[in-house]
Amino acid sequence: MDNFKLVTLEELKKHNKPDDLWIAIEGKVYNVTKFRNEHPGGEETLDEVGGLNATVQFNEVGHSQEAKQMLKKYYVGHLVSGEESAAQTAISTSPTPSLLPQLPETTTTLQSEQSQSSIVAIPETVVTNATGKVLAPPAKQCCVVA
Ligand code: HEM
Repeated sequence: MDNFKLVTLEELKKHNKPDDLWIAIEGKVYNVTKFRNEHPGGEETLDEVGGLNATVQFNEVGHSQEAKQMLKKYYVGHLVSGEESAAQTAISTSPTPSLLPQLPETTTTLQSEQSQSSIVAIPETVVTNATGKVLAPPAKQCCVVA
């Protein structure tokens, strides 16, 4: 997609006036400013959901396939939730271009934090069957559980 854009809920909310009207339908954001005058369902119906997620309202009407096709024309970008947009901000303001170089640090922290509690002590017992045959040798202390 050439003009792929992520739109936060915060940004969507700003476009709630008749001369600057965006709505979200099924996770996609549409700029219906120019379309509102042409909307067969009326301008007011679109004004009422300006700056909002109008998925329910759009679907309740049972819009035709033609109407759904028309959506493409007004596509602005994808709606992102608060968490995703926060992640976006983190990436864009980070001095490193990607999160990957930070991963080892995170992993080390996690291991050292959990190392005390995640060592599993297994009793040193020999597993035998009914005839006394050794099925498994005694287990040593082991394993840091991830
Ligand atoms: C970009 C978004 C939208 C487009 C492209 C669109 C398009 C259309 C079209 C083409 C029709 C004629 C009937 C049909 O073909 O289904 C229609 C009717 C209608 N639309 Fe929309 N619509 C949009 C958003 C909305 C929203 C968000 C609402 C509600 C809040 C809404 C409410 C209605 C209503 C009430 C009708 C009249 C239905 C009738 O008279 O049977 N529309 N719309």
